[in-house]
Amino acid sequence: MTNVQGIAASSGIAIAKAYQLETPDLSFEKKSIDNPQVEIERLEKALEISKQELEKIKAHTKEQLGDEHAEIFSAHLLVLSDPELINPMKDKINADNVMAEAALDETAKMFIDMFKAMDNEYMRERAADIHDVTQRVMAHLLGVTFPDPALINEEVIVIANDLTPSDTAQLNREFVKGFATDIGGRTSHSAIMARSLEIPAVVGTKEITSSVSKDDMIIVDGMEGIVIINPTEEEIAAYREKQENFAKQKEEWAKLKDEPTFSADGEQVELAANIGTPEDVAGVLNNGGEGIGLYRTEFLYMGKNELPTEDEQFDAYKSVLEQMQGKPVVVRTLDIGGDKELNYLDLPKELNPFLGFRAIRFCLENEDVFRPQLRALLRASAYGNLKIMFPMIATIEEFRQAKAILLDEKEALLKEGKEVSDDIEVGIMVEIPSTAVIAKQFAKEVDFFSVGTNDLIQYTMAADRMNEQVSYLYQPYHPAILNLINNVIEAAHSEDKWVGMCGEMAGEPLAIPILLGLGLDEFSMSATSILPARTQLKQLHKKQLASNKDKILSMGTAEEVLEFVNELIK
Ligand SMILES: C=C(OP(=O)(O)O)C(=O)O
Ligand SMILES: [Mg+2]
Repeated sequence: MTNVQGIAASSGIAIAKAYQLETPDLSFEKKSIDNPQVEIERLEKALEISKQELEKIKAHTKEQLGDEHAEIFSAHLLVLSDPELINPMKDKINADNVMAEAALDETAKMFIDMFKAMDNEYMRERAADIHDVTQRVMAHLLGVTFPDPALINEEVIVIANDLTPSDTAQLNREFVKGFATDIGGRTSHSAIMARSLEIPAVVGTKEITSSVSKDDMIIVDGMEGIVIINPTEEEIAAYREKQENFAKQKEEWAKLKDEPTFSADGEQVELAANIGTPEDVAGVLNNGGEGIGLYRTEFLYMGKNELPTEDEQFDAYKSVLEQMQGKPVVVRTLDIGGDKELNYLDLPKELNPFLGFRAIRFCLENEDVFRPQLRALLRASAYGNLKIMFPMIATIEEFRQAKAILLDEKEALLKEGKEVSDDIEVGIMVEIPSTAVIAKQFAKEVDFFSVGTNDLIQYTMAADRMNEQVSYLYQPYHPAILNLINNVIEAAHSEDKWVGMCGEMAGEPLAIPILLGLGLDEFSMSATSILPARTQLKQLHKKQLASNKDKILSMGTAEEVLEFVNELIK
């Protein structure tokens, strides 16, 4: 038995066999060959098996997640059947007397480099496809296993260095019981996805991929942030009990599902959820969400080969609004960049991507991407209570420019005779310190704020939210952060605007009392945190917490804040 400590990312206990999701070593030693025909046959066989696998994955993905997600595999199948790619490999084997691995590798590299250099987005996307599929063929030539998360058909715990959004899009919730990863923190996307899938997860273990071997038995404790490798019988029994207790606790919480959220002294707040796809809405309603405080639309753009069309987006937004039946839904426009990459846009690699060309900065420069999203949102607004939110706003000019484009599209749609709600609030995320500092000026122009602490903390503390080595500086309770939040809330209220928080801090049991005392109106969190938060809020006295506000804001360290709050809510 070995214990590996990481960061508790998603509550619950999972007990199952390990499934290692990593690209195998595809290096090979070049050898001379005697019989080119044998090499050609090896290549053909590897191509055939790869095609069969891709067909299976495509069918499976279509069934589980719909056509949109399955599309990428159609593109991959086309590549594998393309004589323009395959014939040169065979020619190479014949002409140069090289083994199939070398012919595959050299030909693929040549095409990838050629496509990458083309001044045509479609062609550049093909480079990524060729890379993906030829890796699979290479694995078959070398006789090593290529992991296929979409094909998992037994209960497992996924072990990976990190999970990309497209990895997670392929996972089948029925069989994937938990995650454990080497990198990431509570606010990394793998952690956020785990919470929205309601799968126990531990991230940032640094060493899980090197500690686990094939078929090891694993326990993931998503409350304590521990992974136990090859537990003893006693440990399994103890954790089964913990698992049952957690299930009972969930039943208790569920009793508050249809209740509004009030503090002990009768002050009402809104508990909303963060979602990534329309499929997440069922979990929000099951967990008593009073609204959607953040719909991260990036997932519509990820895990595929091209931009989603206006109609695809419209369908997704309409579906969320309809399912929420008039409850508020805050949709954030595309927040691409930083840790959220889109291969097909082929954006230049940057030294500091988190400080670079991302989110609203990208959208304002690429109106051909931005406008269809705004049109889709405006059209969907007729189906519910939509609020539109712009991400990463650093200046008032950015907000004005984005809003002007929105109004321009609204006017165009009305002229086309389309129905658009005339009651759409337009707000911003507060993730950048400059915006928090001049929130008073912003408050005159925006309809609402939502504080994105995941980024606000990293930018205020100059500590990368993904970097373990500086995670000690990633301090939600640092008085600098609390003062910025307070500034935003006071500024908003002085203009009669509302303030939410959609960073992960909004669902933290120690942050909730502070935020309630500061006057936060809406708390948006992972759906599974809503009922525990409602339970906690019922016991908190807002007025008492508010009377301690100045004291907390004048403290010098996060530690002092935490000590004080712990004492206050005892
Ligand atoms: C909610 C936020 O946005 P994301 O985590 O998607 O960057 C945030 O920064 O707090
Ligand atoms: Mg953010």
